[in-house]
Amino acid sequence: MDEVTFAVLGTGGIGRRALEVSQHKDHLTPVAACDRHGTAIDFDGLDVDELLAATEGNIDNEVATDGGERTDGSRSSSELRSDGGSGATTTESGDGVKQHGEDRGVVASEQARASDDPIQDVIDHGDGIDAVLLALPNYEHDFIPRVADRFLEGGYSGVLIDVLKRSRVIDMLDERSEAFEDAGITFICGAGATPGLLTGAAALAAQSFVEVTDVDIWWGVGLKSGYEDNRGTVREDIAHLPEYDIETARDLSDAEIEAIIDEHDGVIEFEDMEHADDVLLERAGVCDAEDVTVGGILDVQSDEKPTTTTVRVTGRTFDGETATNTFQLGDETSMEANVNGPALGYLKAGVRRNRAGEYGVFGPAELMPGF
Ligand SMILES: NC(=O)c1ccc[n+]([C@@H]2O[C@H](COP(=O)([O-])OP(=O)(O)OC[C@H]3O[C@@H](n4cnc5c(N)ncnc54)[C@H](O)[C@@H]3O)[C@@H](O)[C@H]2O)c1
Repeated sequence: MDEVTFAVLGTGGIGRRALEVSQHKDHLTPVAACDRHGTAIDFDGLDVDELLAATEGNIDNEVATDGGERTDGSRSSSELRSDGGSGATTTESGDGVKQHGEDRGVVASEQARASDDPIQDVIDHGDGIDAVLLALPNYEHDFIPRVADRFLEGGYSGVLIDVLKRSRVIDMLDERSEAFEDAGITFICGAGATPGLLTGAAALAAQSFVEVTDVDIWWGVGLKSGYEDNRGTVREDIAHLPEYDIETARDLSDAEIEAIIDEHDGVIEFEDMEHADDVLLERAGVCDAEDVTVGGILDVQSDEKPTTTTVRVTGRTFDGETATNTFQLGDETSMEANVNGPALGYLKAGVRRNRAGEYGVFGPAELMPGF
């Protein structure tokens, strides 16, 4: 495969690790990275080690995206708080998270410069970027579709890939399918761990069957040492608890999040999550969305997984047997490894499609053997 240049939008918990993992994959050159505060662009290839060292302990994962409006037309209190919250002094908060004031986030790297519109900076350099990984938050369901619209408006043609989780966002991207096709964009959606790696595994496990009756995805994540870096993901997971939704979780203060974690003794169990594995398996023809269930356990007090991540695919074979094919992840694999390895692997698969002239919206199951 020829060299692939790529950009990462969002250098939070996931985006930083995507840059790191890319150093271990063939043919990938990171040429741009941005967060809400600034942009680093270098077509000779970013110095990932410098960028990671500069942003260590200095990650921007505040509750803000682009200041988009809520459904009631107002802006959230946390957005208002975070917009004005970049103090100029270096402080160390009680829980040990360093914040470097105006240099918070990617602008702490000497390769980056502050920007009022970092995503536009990347769009403006889109001609030299084969693929863009959207490691952005999902606090507003339409944020990633809106970012995609901006790439369309900016005349981008290449690969866009996200690691979003929510089922309903896939439909919003599908509505843009024709526009992506006209623009020459190959959009890979839901390509992290779940959805992503586990969706692809389910599609592969389904190949033994002529009819799939159930797909059961059960994940375990131990996040003690990664907790500080992955507060964005933890907040989004809390939105899946029955008492919360994406709006209420977005408005929780950090102290309220800590209180929820304490109430659960650091171990939170999730059932019937709205994870896009369901619609992604349906659109690949594997099974109906309603036959897919996703749940899991998050432990922020231990790095050991509280349960083994398992995908069970039950179906009927052509010769009349009923069976369950099971796929498990090694307990030692971290969330960061299971999101970013697959995301970059799917990114490369997307670039192959794009170079072959295949445009539109694809999910991880569609990049596996057909059903
Ligand atoms: N599919 C999976 O398996 C999986 C697993 C974990 C996380 N995720 C998803 O990955 C996403 C990222 O998670 P995270 O933990 O890295 O979040 P995070 O909050 O740590 O990071 C988000 C980043 O986006 C940046 N950002 C926000 N608005 C921006 C804007 N307008 N312009 C430029 N940058 C902007 C922030 O500055 C920050 O750097 C989340 O949506 C999460 O749900 C998916």
